Amino acid sequence: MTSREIFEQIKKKQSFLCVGLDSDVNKIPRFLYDTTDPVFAFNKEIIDATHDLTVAYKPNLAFYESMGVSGWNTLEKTVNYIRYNYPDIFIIADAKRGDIGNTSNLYAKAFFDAMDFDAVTVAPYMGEDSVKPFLTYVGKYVILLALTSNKGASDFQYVKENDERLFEKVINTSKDWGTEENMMYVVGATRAEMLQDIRKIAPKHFLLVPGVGAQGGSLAEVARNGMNEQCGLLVNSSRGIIFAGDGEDFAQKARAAATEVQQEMASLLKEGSLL
Ligand SMILES: O=c1ccn([C@@H]2O[C@H](COP(=O)(O)O)[C@@H](O)[C@H]2O)c(=O)[nH]1
Repeated sequence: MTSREIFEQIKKKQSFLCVGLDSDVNKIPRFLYDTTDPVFAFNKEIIDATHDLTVAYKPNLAFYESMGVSGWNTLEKTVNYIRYNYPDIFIIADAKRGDIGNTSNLYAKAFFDAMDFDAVTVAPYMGEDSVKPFLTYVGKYVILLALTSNKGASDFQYVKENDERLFEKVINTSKDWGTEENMMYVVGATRAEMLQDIRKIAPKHFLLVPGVGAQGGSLAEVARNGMNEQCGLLVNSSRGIIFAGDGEDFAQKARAAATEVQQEMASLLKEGSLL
């Protein structure tokens, strides 16, 4: 998928929402336990209830890997379900991978060949040869961790050398490894005040921004500091949407929560003159 196609979806849906499918088996409604694959049944209902409000889905691998082989099957069924029913939606594997070259090669094959993801999150710590194998797939994206939303981000990511903070060095160095058509960056919504600095280094890249909803980041602050001429933002909310309700009407509750975010996004897109 090209960045232009993502932007077309954003305009069509008046939304730059990414719904995080962090479908914790211990948190899904109990009545789904009667089905053969409870997490898939949950995902399917969430997807059907939110597909017109979101431009991306982001299953976080931890919630699937923790269930062993059955979790991988659920993940694959979820990706295939989205691809078959809603082919315009961007699908992100939040896997935070990256290893020596030959190993990264096989991680890339796992997410882009064996499974039909559009993007995978990658940790930058091991450098260029750990990231490059993911960039050889046309139409697929690496989403490199730059400035994360968690408290521990300050342990390393703000460390300064020669007037450059580590997260800035990550973006400055890595942006030459690929292009805006195969790389994006993760920037936490809880770090929205840093987005203007980040836009000076990466004005055109799409940014995946987790941290609104349950982590308390401000959507308006993210949009006002980080939006570019193609919007350039995919703002993720997981728990705030998928666990908005826990009864039989959980999918309607998720839809209501997603609608609230989408409505705010529509206003912010208008404010940025993108609609
Ligand atoms: O810096 C980061 C990088 C990734 N995440 C992931 O995003 C979602 C956030 O979930 P919420 O329930 O909306 O808080 C989750 O999968 C994280 O692992 C992040 O939060 N921050």
